[in-house]
Amino acid sequence: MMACRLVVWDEAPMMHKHALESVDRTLRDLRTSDALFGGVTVVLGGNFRQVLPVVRRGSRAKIVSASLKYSYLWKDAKIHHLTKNMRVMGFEGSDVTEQIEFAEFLLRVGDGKEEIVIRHGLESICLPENVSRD
Ligand SMILES: Nc1ncnc2c1ncn2[C@@H]1O[C@H](COP(=O)(O)OP(=O)(O)OP(=O)(O)O)[C@@H](O)[C@H]1O
Repeated sequence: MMACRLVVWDEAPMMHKHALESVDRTLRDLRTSDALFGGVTVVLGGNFRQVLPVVRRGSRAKIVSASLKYSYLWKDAKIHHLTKNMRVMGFEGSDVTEQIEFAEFLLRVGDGKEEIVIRHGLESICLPENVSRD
């Protein structure tokens, strides 16, 4: 870790902020440096629309406060957005439209824009017809 210059951490939004903070403190300690991560460049990858940290019996507030965005490290993060959906670009022919529609559906779900219906007392989202099964 003392010789390391770059850390790449995928699926970062699903980890507890304390995990990243402990790496920050460990690197500062090992490298005797007050710089962020002891001066090591850290690249975090992931999508906050996906899974957030698992907090046992955690309320919504506890889960949100465990998120990276609530870490003291977040204010120093430089955010870069990936804007091209490469997964969709790999499809050809009639599959393309279906895949684009599904990708747009996932974005609406992630952004909280897809309509929520109450079923059996639970908040639910209707899957598009081509992905739902009886
Ligand atoms: N630069 C690229 N050129 C062509 N295809 C790519 C490129 N980058 C990724 N892909 C393809 O896009 C698909 C998705 O890539 P990948 O799994 O890395 O995305 P991801 O954003 O990490 O997904 P997840 O949300 O599951 O973490 C894969 O099929 C991969 O081969």
